[in-house]
Amino acid sequence: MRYASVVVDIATRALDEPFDYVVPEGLAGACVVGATVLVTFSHRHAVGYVVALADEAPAGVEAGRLLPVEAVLAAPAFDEAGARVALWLAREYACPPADAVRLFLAPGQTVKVTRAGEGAPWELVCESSGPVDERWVALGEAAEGFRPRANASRQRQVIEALEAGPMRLAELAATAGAVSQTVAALERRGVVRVWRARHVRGQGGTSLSSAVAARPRELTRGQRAALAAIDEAREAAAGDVVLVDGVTGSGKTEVYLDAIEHALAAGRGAIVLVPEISLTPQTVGRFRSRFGDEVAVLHSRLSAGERFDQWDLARRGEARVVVGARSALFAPVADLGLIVIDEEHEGSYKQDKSPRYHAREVAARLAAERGCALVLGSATPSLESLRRCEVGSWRGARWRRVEMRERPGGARLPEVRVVDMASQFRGGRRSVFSAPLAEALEGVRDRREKAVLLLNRRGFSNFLMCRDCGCVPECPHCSCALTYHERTHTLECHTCGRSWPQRAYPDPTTRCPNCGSRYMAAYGVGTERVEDELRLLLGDGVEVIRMDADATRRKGAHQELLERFDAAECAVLVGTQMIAKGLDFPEVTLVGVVNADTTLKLPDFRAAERTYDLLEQVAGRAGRGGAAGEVIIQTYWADHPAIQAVARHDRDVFLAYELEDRRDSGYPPFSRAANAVVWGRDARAVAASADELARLVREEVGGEGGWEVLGPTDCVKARVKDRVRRHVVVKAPLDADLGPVLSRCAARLPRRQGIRMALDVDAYDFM
Ligand SMILES: Nc1ncnc2c1ncn2[C@@H]1O[C@H](COP(=O)(O)OP(=O)(O)OP(=O)(O)O)[C@@H](O)[C@H]1O
Ligand SMILES: [Zn+2]
Repeated sequence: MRYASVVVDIATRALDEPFDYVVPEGLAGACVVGATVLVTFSHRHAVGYVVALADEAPAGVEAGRLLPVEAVLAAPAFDEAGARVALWLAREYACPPADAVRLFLAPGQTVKVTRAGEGAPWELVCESSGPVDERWVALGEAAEGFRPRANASRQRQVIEALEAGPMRLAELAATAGAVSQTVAALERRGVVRVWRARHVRGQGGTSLSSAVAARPRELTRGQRAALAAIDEAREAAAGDVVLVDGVTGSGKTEVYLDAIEHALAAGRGAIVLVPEISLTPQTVGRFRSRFGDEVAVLHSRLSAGERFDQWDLARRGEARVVVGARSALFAPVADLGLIVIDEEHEGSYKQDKSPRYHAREVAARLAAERGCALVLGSATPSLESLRRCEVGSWRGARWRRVEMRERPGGARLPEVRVVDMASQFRGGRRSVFSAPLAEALEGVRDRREKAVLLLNRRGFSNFLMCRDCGCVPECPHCSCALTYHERTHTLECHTCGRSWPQRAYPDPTTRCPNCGSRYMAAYGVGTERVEDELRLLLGDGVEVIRMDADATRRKGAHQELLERFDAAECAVLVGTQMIAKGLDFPEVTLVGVVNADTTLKLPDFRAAERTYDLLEQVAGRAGRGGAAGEVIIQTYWADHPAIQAVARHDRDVFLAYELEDRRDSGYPPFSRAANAVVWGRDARAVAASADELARLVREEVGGEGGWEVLGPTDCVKARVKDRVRRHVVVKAPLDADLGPVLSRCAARLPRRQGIRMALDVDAYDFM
């Protein structure tokens, strides 16, 4: 007899352990680890996932009382190591095991058991985006001597079309009309051949010149050292980590490419994670140009069908390199030798909904389980990774940092100039652009070069403020300032999406909702305003391309905008955070930062780190080719260490200040921090739950060294969509079992109707 350990997928229950079932003889072949199965759980049908098998009945259980696995619903999506990582992830991030296991399933394949209502029968619903077959047609053996009859014009059309080569039936129908009967008739006589071929969705191309990775003639010294360290870590097969700490443009991508090549040569596959936002055709193109069809790509802008096809390429072993966003980590790559996380400092590697895992931490665990190497790359590594490398190890694996301080081929890091906007204002300048930035932009125009302008949008820019009473209109449903959109004259809530018509001063209809003053004026700047001012400054001869959330909403828009920038003779790319990373355009000689400090003021212990990362990254877009680059940073906070560090390309200026602060206040990288948020419509019930949670955690860890429970307090976003929000922040020592402690406390909390709770372990968002 075989026994299966099954994670039961029931959303409404906190089931934190797998359950045991008997595997009937008939299912022994299909019921393997990773398979989706149908089981009975407390008198109802439920879907589950097999996470382990055993030949012995589990200890302490009477084998005769175990229920059988009833059916196998889907082929295995993960192996034993994957199952172990999923169960670890559930513990570590205090989430239900089913949430963790679902990460590993085939994209778009959801199987659930539901019923229409109380008393109705249970039904099995399988939504899966399976593979798509396509029919192809070509001329057959009998085509040579075949002459269609004079009145058979359809036949003639089909044969003529196929003379150019095989075609998909759908394509043929698009050119020759309804052809299926004609094709069937011709097939019977052997004039044409029809066959099915698997069509793989999601393989778009690009014209971007920089989307190919020409192999450099020689690696730099730094690149060689990094490559050697990675090879060594891969051969050690123990989950060792190499942090490639390379300045912007130092050729980190080239290191990844070569390291993957070595892994492939040794018969091992690779997973490469890049931030969603930089999953541009440029990045993907560089991998495709080196590894061709060995590459599968996974990200959220693909349709479910496209994602399935790409995932399935990996499962079938046809693609041994998977490039993708966070979730690509769970792709079924066989014989994994290498996991690469590019821009490892990026906050987007932390998932902001359950399971709230961090890709770096899960990757480290996967690497240890699979015996492969983890490569982290960044010009601005996270303080966590820097710290672990300094210590030399973390959770039993070796952590090692390799520096790449130079750009290849004599390209220099750009000169950085910091412009104090307060003194610009005192000098009478009212434009979005300081005098030095305006001058530099004109220079780019006159020399027919390219520039990138960053608008630091996160934060409190672009709102209306009454100059008389200081009132800032807020969303009545969410406690956040409304964003002013100049083109549409609307105030919009970026939390709930509501909007209101409103005109800003000097429009005569303007009124402050609080005091009635006419001086409700726009404060801060938006991308649209910068775009307008740029056109005014530079005239017609310069192409201005705006890239922000609005301009890139449509599928493929991101790529089109980059292709336009690439093809232009002289252009300025204006954008938000999304332009800061990964772009490699050698013709860019100027980078301007319109407002550097908006992110410094966010109430978050990582605010300075994020600002430093963003500025250093965007500065790195300049001077990547032969011509020298220049960076101009406009700020009201010129002496802040984050800005000074960028100005001098010296991270230590920032680190010295920041690390002292973090150590004093007991924040990461010296401790762990979790955020537990409670929300609901009923403020009193929310307060009661939050109080209770804080009390339970204090009871459990009170008095233990290094633990600290802060709050509960109102969240910064104290109200979202009419729900009030309170939170408890828990700090714990680095080696603490933070996730399990929080799950235990949460499980003991009395249920209150309409009250929800989110546990965020190693949180990145404390708002
Ligand atoms: N050894 C080399 N010799 C010459 N050119 C190289 C070499 N290595 C990389 N390059 C080129 O240098 C440029 C920058 O490399 P790459 O984009 O890999 O840098 P990066 O470190 O990933 O940059 P960023 O962190 O700014 O994204 C690319 O155009 C790349 O083709
Ligand atoms: Zn709102």
